[in-house]
Amino acid sequence: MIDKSIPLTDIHRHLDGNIRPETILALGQQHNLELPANTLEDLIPHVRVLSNEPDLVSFLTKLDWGIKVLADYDACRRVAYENVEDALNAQIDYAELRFSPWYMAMTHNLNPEGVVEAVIDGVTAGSRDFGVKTNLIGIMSRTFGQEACQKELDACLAFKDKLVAIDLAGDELGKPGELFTDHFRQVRESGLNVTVHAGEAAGPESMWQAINDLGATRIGHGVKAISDPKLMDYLAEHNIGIESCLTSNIQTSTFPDIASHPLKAFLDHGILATINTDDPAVEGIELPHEYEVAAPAAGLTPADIRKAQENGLTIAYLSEDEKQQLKANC
Ligand SMILES: O=c1[nH]cnc2c1ncn2[C@@H]1O[C@H](CO)[C@@H](O)[C@H]1O
Ligand SMILES: [Zn+2]
Repeated sequence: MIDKSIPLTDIHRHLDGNIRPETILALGQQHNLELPANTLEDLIPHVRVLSNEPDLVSFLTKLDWGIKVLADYDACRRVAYENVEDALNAQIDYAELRFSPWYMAMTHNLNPEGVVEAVIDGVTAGSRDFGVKTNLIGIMSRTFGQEACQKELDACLAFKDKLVAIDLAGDELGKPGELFTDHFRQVRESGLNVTVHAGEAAGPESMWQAINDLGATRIGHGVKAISDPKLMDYLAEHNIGIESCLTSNIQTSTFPDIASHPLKAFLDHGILATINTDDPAVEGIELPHEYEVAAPAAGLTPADIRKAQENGLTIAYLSEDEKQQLKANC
């Protein structure tokens, strides 16, 4: 259960993996774009995972229609704004919303810098109107290679004062972290925090690389740590946070069933592991489902769930003052 007396955070939430199907239809009509369906009911199977996908890359194709309707900067602003309303509806007090400017820009040849600006605009307006505290994380989509990642990194760094971190997401097996060491050198020089999707499709070596070579202080998913006792110890000793996303890990076939998910083992080991959504609209879930259905199914006790909720604030990219303020507002 969600503990209402402490702030509820979602610190692993893709803004461009959470575009409402209704908005996909509306933007498609507005911009005269061809969609695979013209009604909500017929569109849903194209934009939502209805049965588990065989692997991560198949799962990720479900995000594609959402970004194909981003025909201009207003569309980017709209989905950013709606994301904050969705966070409010999910009872979230603080959200770190992440997005890939290149991915959002590529279908309609938008300028990635313009996309970053539009997303900042939309999220700022949403935070003001819906009263949810937010921060933004820029993503490099490794799937599109080193050059595209450099372009979106440049776009993010042009607005570095409006971001709290940079992430690496996409095809972890096809595009290993070794390809991005120079990108993350630039990130560290900029003063931004580093979180990396690692140990999701690839093994624990990908997490070691993210920590030692890229400078990650948090890891997205990180489920493969369960097969490396030294890494489990290291994560706990060095306060490397784990951003767990239970339903996502089942839908990508990272784990065959929720009962075998390692989140409980991470918490038992003293690792700062947390409960998050990933791509709520694509998964067809929201954060309360992860707390109330997925976490108990993964074997977490009410005390474990509370600890995971506390960890969310502990590892959030916020100052101590901001954390205290969120606590005081609960
Ligand atoms: O679960 C995930 N694992 C890895 N990459 C992801 C996941 N969800 C979304 N993206 C990736 O993040 C970018 C959009 O924010 C895209 O590159 C998308 O493929
Ligand atoms: Zn993710």
